[in-house]
Amino acid sequence: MNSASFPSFPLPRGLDAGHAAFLLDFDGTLVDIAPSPGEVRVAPGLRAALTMLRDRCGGAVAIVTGRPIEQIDHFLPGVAEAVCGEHGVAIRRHPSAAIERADVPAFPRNWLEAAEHALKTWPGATLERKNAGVVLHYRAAPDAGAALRDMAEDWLAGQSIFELHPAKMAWEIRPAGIDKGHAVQAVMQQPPFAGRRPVFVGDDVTDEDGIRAARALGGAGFRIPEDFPDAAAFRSWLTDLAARSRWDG
Ligand SMILES: O=P(O)(O)OC[C@H]1O[C@H](O[C@H]2O[C@H](CO)[C@@H](O)[C@H](O)[C@H]2O)[C@H](O)[C@@H](O)[C@@H]1O
Repeated sequence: MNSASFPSFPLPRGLDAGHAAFLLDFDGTLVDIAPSPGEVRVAPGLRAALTMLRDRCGGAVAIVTGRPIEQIDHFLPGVAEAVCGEHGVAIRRHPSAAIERADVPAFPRNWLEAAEHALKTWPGATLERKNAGVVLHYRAAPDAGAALRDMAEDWLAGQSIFELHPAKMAWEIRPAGIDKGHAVQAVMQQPPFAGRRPVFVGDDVTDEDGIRAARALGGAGFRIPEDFPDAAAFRSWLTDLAARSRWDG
């Protein structure tokens, strides 16, 4: 599929390589959803397309993900100028810059122990630990979804330090006040992003904050599957865009 397959070229008029910044989600957007987090595959040509886009946009390409930054370095090393990890808990503005980390509370040890214990009763369900929270994955144990949500809601009752967020076949618990909207705002404050109009693309509930923030900053926000049928179609569009001489038609 190429851009001609879409009813209209979705970038707003006037948003060309000299004015745009791209802030892109990873899972479900740059890579297809896989059975487990470690099994995602980077499609042939994606690195080259992102590198070309970055060079054309004066470096203004960022990945804004729920994953830790180190995982993006593993799958797409040296490709994005900036990486926001864990929904914005960690931000690295340049490949060789230090990682800026938000001052967030430690995840309660008793919740961690309870999660590890509970997951033993759901074969296939897994616990992903992050620097500032956890994800309860039930893609391989779909029947566990409701029980894991109930357990997490019990922990969170009566406190406002951590929040529960739905994800794709997963429940994520992370510190309150952390979201991709704040991450977009933070990245857009400094060169080479500052002064450009952000284009955010994502596929999940957590990406809606990034989409809203990009639009509020005068840019554009797109969601899979509403604007692109799937991640492969988005990658195809991105690859085409990176190589196009003009973006206005
Ligand atoms: O913000 P993103 O880059 O979209 O990351 C969101 C979460 O993605 C990962 O989990 C999801 O993708 C896995 C691989 O396709 C899939 O197996 C899982 O079911 C999905 O929930 C990742 O593991 C999380 O840490 C991210 O927050």
